Amino acid sequence: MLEIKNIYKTYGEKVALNHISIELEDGVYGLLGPNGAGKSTLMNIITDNLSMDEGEILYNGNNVAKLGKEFLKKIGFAPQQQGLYDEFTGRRFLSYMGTLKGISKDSLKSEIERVSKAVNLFNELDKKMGAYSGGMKQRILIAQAIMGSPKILIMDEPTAGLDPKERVRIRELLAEISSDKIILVATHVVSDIQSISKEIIMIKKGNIIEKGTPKDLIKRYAENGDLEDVYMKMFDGGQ
Ligand SMILES: Nc1ncnc2c1ncn2[C@@H]1O[C@H](COP(=O)(O)OP(=O)(O)OP(=O)(O)O)[C@@H](O)[C@H]1O
Repeated sequence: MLEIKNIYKTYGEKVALNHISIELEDGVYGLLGPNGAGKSTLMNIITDNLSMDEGEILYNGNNVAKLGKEFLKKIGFAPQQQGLYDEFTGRRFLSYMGTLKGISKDSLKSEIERVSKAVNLFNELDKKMGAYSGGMKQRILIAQAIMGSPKILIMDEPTAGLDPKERVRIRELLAEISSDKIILVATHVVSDIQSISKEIIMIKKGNIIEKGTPKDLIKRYAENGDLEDVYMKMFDGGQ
């Protein structure tokens, strides 16, 4: 279990996370909130890419700050698209990321084949990533995140820029691998997570304003509607 306890994070005067606590067990959790809610900040803190002002994170009861690398090895992270390695081929990128994750040379080839097939990029691995479309870049980020089958998968808007068919593929992939791992997916696209999440966490201006199963939230906030209606209600028409 991953326990996020009382995390407080500021950027100068701006409070990005206001004493947030959540507990995550195996399964998919949808982190839903409008732009600027604090989703990326939370994910960057969990993955140790950003420090927090206050709070702590426990993994199976142990403080992750003390676990250090041992904890980070258990995490796969697909950040929001950023400066990728344009000169690398997809294969070289996955090989590089796999090596960083400590995957042995012997298993690297089969692991690259497995993850690239899972995101439908197996036949594109020898192209340079600079020539990849936005959707392909997104998919190779997902592929590197699932390398080594991490116990915790953190995904920041994994389906951004993907066409409907690819969105479904990624959704199905997450559902399929979620039985033995914690998966936290940040998005503002409700339909991406409605059917696969065991719990939805709603975040607004750095505060968790509601959480529950999709079914429960719909019952409480939008009877006869869907999660999209709940979202509109909670976030005042989107924001
Ligand atoms: N490096 C930074 N310096 C100053 N303010 C920041 C910085 N990063 C984020 N913020 C602010 O902190 C708040 C939370 O931002 P964050 O990126 O975590 O939100 P988000 O929910 O991921 O948004 P989006 O859906 O647009 O990605 C926002 O008000 C944002 O402007």
